[in-house]
Amino acid sequence: MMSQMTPSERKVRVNLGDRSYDILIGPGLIAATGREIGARLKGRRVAVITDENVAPRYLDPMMASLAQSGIEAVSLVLPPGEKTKSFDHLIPVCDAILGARIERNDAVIALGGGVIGDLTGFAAGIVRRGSRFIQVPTSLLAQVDSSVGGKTGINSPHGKNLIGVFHQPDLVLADTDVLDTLSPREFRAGYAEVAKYGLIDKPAFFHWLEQNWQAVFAGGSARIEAIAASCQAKADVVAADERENGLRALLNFGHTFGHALEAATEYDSNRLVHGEGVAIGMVLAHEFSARMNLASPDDARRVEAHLKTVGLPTRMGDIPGGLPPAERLMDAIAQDKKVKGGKLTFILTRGVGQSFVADDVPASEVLNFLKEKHPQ
Ligand SMILES: NC(=O)c1ccc[n+]([C@@H]2O[C@H](COP(=O)([O-])OP(=O)(O)OC[C@H]3O[C@@H](n4cnc5c(N)ncnc54)[C@H](O)[C@@H]3O)[C@@H](O)[C@H]2O)c1
Ligand SMILES: O=C(O)C(=O)C[C@@H](O)[C@H](O)[C@H](O)COP(=O)(O)O
Ligand SMILES: [Zn+2]
Repeated sequence: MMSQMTPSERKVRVNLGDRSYDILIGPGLIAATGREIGARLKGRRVAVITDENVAPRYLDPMMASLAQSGIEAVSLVLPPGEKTKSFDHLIPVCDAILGARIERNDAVIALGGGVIGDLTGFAAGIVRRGSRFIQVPTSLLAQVDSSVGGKTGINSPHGKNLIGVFHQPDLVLADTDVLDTLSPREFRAGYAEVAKYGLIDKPAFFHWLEQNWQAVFAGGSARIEAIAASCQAKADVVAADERENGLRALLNFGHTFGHALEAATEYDSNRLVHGEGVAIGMVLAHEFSARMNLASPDDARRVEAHLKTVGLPTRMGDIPGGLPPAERLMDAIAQDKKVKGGKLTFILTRGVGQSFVADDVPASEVLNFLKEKHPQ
């Protein structure tokens, strides 16, 4: 039986030839996991990887749905938080998949936020040199960004996501009901990546968010529309440049600064989560662009005002617990995956919705800028 879409459900296709896949977005999809997977998967066995916040709420309904469709499942529950994206946790995930004898026609399911999705996707990408992988994203950030596009991996003390592989999922099931149990802080963090799509190249979407963000936060159709628009924006970029040879780097808007801040706070989710780093990073990218006379400071003020209005941090000084000096932030920036021949690549902007890839950004300019913006 193929997928039966309800009127409130949306479908976005990621077009990647014989690795194309659907993103289903809407209410009640966890209870339909067995039906949706059963219709697409040859194998009848899955390993579900999740975390301690998600498991008590959504693991049983997923396991029941799988059982109903005759799919055998094992599960592994990991601690929540960014520190879980590490070698220490990769090992038990690989062991759980292998221990359950998941074959290439079976599947590995990530049930959780971006941390579980990135870690599980990496394990699926390397076990048996590539196993089928299904994303069931449960945070806003994972539904609008991390579950789509096949970037998987773990962090290193040297920097964010430095160890990983591209491994596309076979299906993404984004159950929008589960966002009701997400903390307000984590919802806001995911919203930063939603706003990112507007800032990259969709000024009308950013304007719509400025007008409608309260409805997006409240839930209902505006939220589903924002998730679907975000997935469509990402799907288009990924289809055009899967391996980040050019255009895809735009999805990194705000991330060079944001990732450096995450590394500087030692991936401590109590101090800074990814979406918060991206929010601060996007304001810094606008301010740096203005400093380089590429954009008006009014755009930086407009972006900061909106992110502040929804309750996101926008300044390095908003991060609790202090930061290492600007030189240390530059060390993390030098490890960014976009660096080529030692030269920094940044996503800069000419204004809201007018971002572009800038190769060869002078490190000395970035350092001086960071010293100016540094809270100490
Ligand atoms: N692969 C990509 O393309 C990509 C894109 C963006 C971000 N990322 C990565 O994603 C990670 C951030 O993802 P995240 O913001 O989802 O963080 P996360 O996975 O840590 O989830 C946030 C918190 O919310 C909890 N949670 C998740 N769903 C819940 C629910 N429905 N109800 C209650 N609690 C819930 C989690 O347990 C966690 O404590 C970062 O590591 C970032 O680098 C990857
Ligand atoms: O999918 C992408 O491409 C992105 O850049 C999306 C980002 O939101 C995401 O945080 C990604 O993991 C960052 O990529 P990285 O290559 O800088 O690790
Ligand atoms: Zn991101």
